[in-house]
Amino acid sequence: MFNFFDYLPTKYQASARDWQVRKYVWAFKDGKCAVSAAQLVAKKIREQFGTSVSDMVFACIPASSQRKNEIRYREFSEEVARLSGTVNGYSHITVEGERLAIHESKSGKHVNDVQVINFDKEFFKDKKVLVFDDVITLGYSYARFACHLESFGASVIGGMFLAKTLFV
Ligand SMILES: O=P(O)(O)OC[C@H]1O[C@@H](O)[C@H](O)[C@@H]1O
Repeated sequence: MFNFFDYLPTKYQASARDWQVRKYVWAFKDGKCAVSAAQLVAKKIREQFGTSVSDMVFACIPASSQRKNEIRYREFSEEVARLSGTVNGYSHITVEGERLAIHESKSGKHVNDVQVINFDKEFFKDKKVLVFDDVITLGYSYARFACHLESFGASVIGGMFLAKTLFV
């Protein structure tokens, strides 16, 4: 498990550095810094796993709707895979419906039942998978996603996150 930045929720007073991270995370969610984030992530993958990654799938936990997922992850995931040598999992996961995207509230985590994530189960069977999400807060999204993948016979080898929420 690895996170690049620490995300300070907006209810806390932020330093200039905290603001920089917040803005970067928000921009990433809007698909505005896919290439720079991909360079960061691919570099870390290479450092951590070397060149033995050609059989490893890079899979992003989908955003709250297919449209947002495309904006956030299509280019990013393609670029991470290209730069790191991993297999791009993007087209093997799709989203139906929309869940409310509440990032900082614990109660918000219950509003999750209108989104359906479709996995290409045959594709993931027997694959090693590195999971990515923009933000990890309590870890529920990661745990749920990893459990799903493993139920199809994949081995989840870890998670990378752009940022980890502080003080939750
Ligand atoms: O499930 P936890 O880790 O609490 O929250 C992470 C989720 O909250 C959102 O900001 C992220 O995009 C991610 O989907």
